[in-house]
Amino acid sequence: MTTKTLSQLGLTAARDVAITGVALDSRVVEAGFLFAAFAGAHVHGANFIQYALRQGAAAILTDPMGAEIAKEELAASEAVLIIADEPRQTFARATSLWFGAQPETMVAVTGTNGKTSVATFVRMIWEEMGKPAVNLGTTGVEGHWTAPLAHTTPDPITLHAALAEATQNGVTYAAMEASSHGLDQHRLDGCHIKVAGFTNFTQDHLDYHETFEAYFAAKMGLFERVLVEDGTAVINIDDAMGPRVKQLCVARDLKVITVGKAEDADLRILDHRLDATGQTLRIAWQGKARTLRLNVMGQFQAENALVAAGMVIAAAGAADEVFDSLAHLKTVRGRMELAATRQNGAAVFVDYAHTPDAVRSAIASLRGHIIGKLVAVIGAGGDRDSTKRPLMGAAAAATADVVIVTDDNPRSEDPAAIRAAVMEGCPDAINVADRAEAILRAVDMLEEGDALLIAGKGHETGQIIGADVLPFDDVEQASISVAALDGMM
Ligand SMILES: CC(=O)N[C@H]1[C@@H](OP(=O)(O)OP(=O)(O)OC[C@H]2O[C@@H](n3ccc(=O)[nH]c3=O)[C@H](O)[C@@H]2O)O[C@H](CO)[C@@H](O)[C@@H]1O[C@H](C)C(=O)N[C@@H](C)C(=O)N[C@H](CCC(=O)O)C(=O)O
Ligand SMILES: Nc1ncnc2c1ncn2[C@@H]1O[C@H](COP(=O)(O)OP(=O)(O)OP(=O)(O)O)[C@@H](O)[C@H]1O
Ligand SMILES: N[C@H](CCC[C@H](N)C(=O)O)C(=O)O
Ligand SMILES: [Mg+2]
Repeated sequence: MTTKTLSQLGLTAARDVAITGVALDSRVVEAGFLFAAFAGAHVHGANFIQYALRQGAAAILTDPMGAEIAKEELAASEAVLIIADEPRQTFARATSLWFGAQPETMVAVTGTNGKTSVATFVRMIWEEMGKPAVNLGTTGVEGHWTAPLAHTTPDPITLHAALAEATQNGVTYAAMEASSHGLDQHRLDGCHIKVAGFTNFTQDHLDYHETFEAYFAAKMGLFERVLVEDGTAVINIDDAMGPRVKQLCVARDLKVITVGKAEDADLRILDHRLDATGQTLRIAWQGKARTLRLNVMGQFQAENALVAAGMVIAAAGAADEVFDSLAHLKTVRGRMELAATRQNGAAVFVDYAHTPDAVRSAIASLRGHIIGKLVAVIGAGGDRDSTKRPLMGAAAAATADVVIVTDDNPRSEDPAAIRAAVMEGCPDAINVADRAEAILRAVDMLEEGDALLIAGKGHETGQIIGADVLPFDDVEQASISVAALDGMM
């Protein structure tokens, strides 16, 4: 059995005991474990210290409030108590030492939209350059080693277990998504992040963070805290918050690479053309202009691809090789993915737009690729930021010719009420509860030259209704609808 002493995990305690494992849920504690009890969204984990002790925990890590909550049980126990002001950070660092290995080159990206795309593009560029690489986030661990994940930025135990296993399987390069929840809860504070990327900052997750400032502050933890001291920040400077991110990085004396159309951008987009199968870019890097081909749809993917290129260059990639590899980028699963084509040539795309800005940018950028009318199917998730719903509706109404509002993971909420909230922003939209029917009706509207964007679920393969997850896949539904209408079934 593996054991490590508290001091080997960077923890200082009254007694340097050996522990046999780490846990942040009392229900999985075994004899000799370190149990970490945090203040949670629902309850303080210290309420479960009594159970952890009963299961044989050898050490407890908590904050001053947790120590107070469990003072009687702790006083009656032999277990070592470690009190930290920021126990989640202490735990993330200890957990990284417990698992012991992480890929030598790790980069992370944050932003409201584009994290999965950038992390995936970074991995694809590394692969083109012959490196054993993974991306890690919403779509799981992908690349040289694969594993499913339940969260965009998993808790430290899940994260470091995956990083250690990836490393044992030869992975030396990893690109991670840093979600605002993950940053706020210090989930990736044990990672050695050499390069940090910023895509953009718009509305999402106000249910959790409550204010824009708190949401922004959480994201900035990547640059202010997690990124190593001699690290590099790669910043989309065209975003309204880009200059603020840069200022913060300059104040910490970090190296900075700015990306965008702005005249003073280090990696500058000079010109940009969309076409039926992708886009062509004219860029400039260190005074040298060059033309790039991207075989992916969506103008925003050009921004994401360049942030990814900047991140690989910052992580010691040769610029020419990096730019050459961009022509080989493939569609990120569920992001502007061509799902089906009607016999008349009309195209159906599946995209993961689930914020007002993403809905706007996904539909608007499709406009540049097609000549006919644009139909959009949208919906908003239950148990998530409810204030974004009418804004998503309004974004769709402003950019699409026809909007259909349907269900997208209602979870514990009343689906009709969610659709009604979305419809406040697009009163002329068609309201169709059943997602399969919404897709069928949208596909039926498509004439030659038209396109459909099915937004919100991207790569997802389930519809969450109450506590049930029913199988549902937008790409599959698009094909089924096209086949049914074009008589190929
Ligand atoms: C709001 C949120 O992020 N919650 C996460 C958080 O839970 P919490 O600390 O608030 O949990 P709590 O229920 O109050 O319990 C407090 C503590 O008591 C412990 N406990 C609880 C019960 C028990 O019997 N024993 C016990 O020890 C819990 O393990 C926890 O440590 O810590 C838990 C353990 O790490 C996470 O599983 C949980 O994620 C929940 C499931 C979640 O859905 N999170 C989503 C919102 C999320 O993180 N999403 C982001 C963003 C995605 C995006 O960008 O769109 C992501 O990175 O995926
Ligand atoms: N740079 C961008 N600007 C605006 N919208 C974008 C950008 N990148 C992606 N999007 C939109 O956001 C959607 C989600 O993209 P992606 O999955 O890459 O983002 P994410 O930040 O990982 O999302 P999540 O928060 O769910 O992890 C895309 O399908 C697209 O509609
Ligand atoms: N990571 C995002 C994904 C949203 C996807 C959408 N399909 C939904 O369920 O709202 C979230 O959990 O808020
Ligand atoms: Mg993601």
